[in-house]
Amino acid sequence: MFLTDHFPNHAETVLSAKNLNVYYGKSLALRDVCIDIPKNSVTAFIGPSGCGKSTLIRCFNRLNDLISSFRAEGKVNYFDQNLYAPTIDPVEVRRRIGMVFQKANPFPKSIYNNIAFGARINGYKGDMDELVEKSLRQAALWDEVKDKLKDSGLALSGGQQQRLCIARAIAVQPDVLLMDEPCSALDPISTLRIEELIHQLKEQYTIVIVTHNMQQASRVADLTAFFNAEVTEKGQRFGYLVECDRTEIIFQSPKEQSTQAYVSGRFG
Ligand SMILES: Nc1ncnc2c1ncn2[C@@H]1O[C@H](COP(=O)(O)OP(=O)(O)OP(=O)(O)O)[C@@H](O)[C@H]1O
Repeated sequence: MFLTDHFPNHAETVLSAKNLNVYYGKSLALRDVCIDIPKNSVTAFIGPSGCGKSTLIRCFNRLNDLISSFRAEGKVNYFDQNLYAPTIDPVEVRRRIGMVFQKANPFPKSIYNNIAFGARINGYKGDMDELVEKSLRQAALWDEVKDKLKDSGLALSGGQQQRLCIARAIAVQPDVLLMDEPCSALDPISTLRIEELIHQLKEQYTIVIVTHNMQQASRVADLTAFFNAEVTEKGQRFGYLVECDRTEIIFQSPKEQSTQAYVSGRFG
C-alpha cells in the first residue's frame, strides 16, 4: 500500500520511488523501495546506520549523480515526471528540490550574498532586497541578522548558519526541502528552533528529513519511514524500507516487529 493512502485528504504525491534499487559499483545499497511523499507534509526517514536513508534522499534530487559508481534501477518520480529521464536537467531538479545538509555549509560570503547568490544564478529579476528579507524571515533568522547583512555568514552560530542554509535553499523557490540530519551538529535549543521552523515551513513546502533522533521524528514528522539493513548469504549488506505510516502508528503500533524493536531502543 502506498503512503498517501494513510494520509488525510489523500494529499497529492510530490515525490515517489517505485521498485527502486540503488547500487554503488556492484554493491546493492537499497533494495526495492516503494514510497510516496505527500505534499505539504513532513516525512522522516529513520533506521540504523547504513540502511540507505541518505542514499534515498539523495536520489530525490539527483545528488547521487555526482558519485561515479552510483546506479539506480526502477523509478523516482517528481509529480508525474521520471527524474532520471534523459531529458531532465539535474540542475533544475536541484533548484526545485533543495537540500540542507548535516553540517551547515554557508558560502564564505556575506549573509546577504548567501541568499542572493543562488537567486542571481537562477536569473532572478525581482527585488533582491525583498527576496533576501523574505527568505530570512521564512527561515526565522531575519530579526537576528537584519542589522548585519554585510557580515560573513561564517560568523554566525551553528544554529544560525543552519537557518541561513535553509533561507538559501528557500530563496530559489523550491517545492521540496530535503534535510539530511539537519540538527545533528546543533545544541538542543538550536535544534528546537529548527524543528519549529520545519513545522512552519511545511505550510509551503514538502519536507523529507533524515534523522537519527527518534524524538525528533516524533515531534516533527507527519509520516515516518523505517528502514533496516539485511545481509545476504554472500555477506553483502543492503538497506530496504520496512514500513511507512503515520508517525504515531510507527511509534505506538507499527506492523512489523523490527520497527517496534527499533523505536523502543532494542536495536540500532
Ligand atoms: N559514495 C558511496 N560510495 C560507495 N558506497 C556508498 C556511498 N555512499 C553510501 N554508500 C554505502 O551505501 C550504504 C547506505 O549508506 P547511506 O549513507 O545511504 O546510509 P544511511 O542510512 O544514511 O547511514 P547513516 O545513518 O550512517 O548516515 C552503506 O553500505 C554505505 O557504505
